[in-house]
Amino acid sequence: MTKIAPIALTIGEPGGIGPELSLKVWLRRHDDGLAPFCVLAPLGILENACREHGKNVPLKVISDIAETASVFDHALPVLAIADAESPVVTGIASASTANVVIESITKAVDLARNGAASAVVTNPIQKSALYAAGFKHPGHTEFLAELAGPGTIPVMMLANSKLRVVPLTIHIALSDVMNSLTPELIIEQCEITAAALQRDFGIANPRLAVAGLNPHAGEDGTMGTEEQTIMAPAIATLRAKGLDVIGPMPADTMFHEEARTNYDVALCPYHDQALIPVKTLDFHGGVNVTLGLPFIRTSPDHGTALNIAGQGIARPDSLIAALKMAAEMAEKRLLTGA
Ligand SMILES: NC(=O)c1ccc[n+]([C@@H]2O[C@H](COP(=O)([O-])OP(=O)(O)OC[C@H]3O[C@@H](n4cnc5c(N)ncnc54)[C@H](O)[C@@H]3O)[C@@H](O)[C@H]2O)c1
Ligand SMILES: N[C@H](C(=O)O)[C@H](O)COP(=O)(O)O
Repeated sequence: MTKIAPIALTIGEPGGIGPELSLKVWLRRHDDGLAPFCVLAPLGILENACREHGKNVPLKVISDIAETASVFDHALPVLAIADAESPVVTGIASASTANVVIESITKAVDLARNGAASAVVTNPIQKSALYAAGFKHPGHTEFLAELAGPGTIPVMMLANSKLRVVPLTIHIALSDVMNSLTPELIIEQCEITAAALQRDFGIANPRLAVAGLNPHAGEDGTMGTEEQTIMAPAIATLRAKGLDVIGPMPADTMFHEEARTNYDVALCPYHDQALIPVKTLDFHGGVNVTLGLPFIRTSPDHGTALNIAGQGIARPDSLIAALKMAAEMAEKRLLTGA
């Protein structure tokens, strides 16, 4: 295996399952062959998770992420950040711990941008708690793009072994989708997706399938005209540029097993159209990866799962898949110089 820099793992919502999963993935480091990572969190949050879950995980505070590799085998490296404004209550997301959530992400991005970390892997955040604290971004995806600098256009892709999907619009109300879906947006998102599949996923000629917005992809304009006025022209432009793009496809018939063999990624006009099939096919194996950033970022596909936090039953599979995908992408970039 190539020697990549350590991965920076953010703590996510402290009241959610992030602390528990951080311990669980470290315990699985040998069985799953995980590349070294450190957690960016106040030490107390992880100590508390150890107590709550009866996990005997040795924690080692490091002052420099470069120490991760030498510590990782025998202890979970912790790059400590400031404590939360008020104590963390497992199972409850609070605006008063938003400082921890935001600092963990910001610091991880700094490390990735200066090359000290090979990738950022994020534990889930509770968006409503962050909004209550004044956080202005819909989610990680847009926040990471802002931290990456002007002109960064992020693309959210969710992937498991059965399907890759990109929601063309992300965290907006369904009633706003129609106004946000433009030919420019579709072209931009398709181009970034195709470039990322080539660079990071080893697909030389990616096949993209764009889902229609309306029932039966508009049924020749009788059930909506966005396919004809917005989507078809964008797809024609992409094809003229040499990209392998099909669509707009009727969304209800493009996700069954046989249909999925016709493309490498499905791009869908709205969030749930994309995320329902991928999370249904394999919730625990899914990874959320942000394309178009100047650094690697992956995340589990699930959320903060407040309803099971503290019970010890949260499955680490998706976070393990996210750590593995991040390491594979980093190794590939190191090997190819891409
Ligand atoms: N990457 C992220 O930061 C991210 C991703 C998705 C959702 N979220 C946020 O998480 C919060 C809760 O969202 P939600 O309730 O829609 O989805 P969720 O994924 O947190 O929970 C959905 C269901 O799946 C279960 N579940 C989730 N992860 C699990 C795991 N690892 N093991 C076992 N069961 C698991 C939960 O207990 C719940 O029953 C929201 O604020 C949402 O915005 C964040
Ligand atoms: N829509 C994503 C999902 O359901 O998996 C999720 O909310 C994560 O979004 P960010 O990575 O932008 O936080």
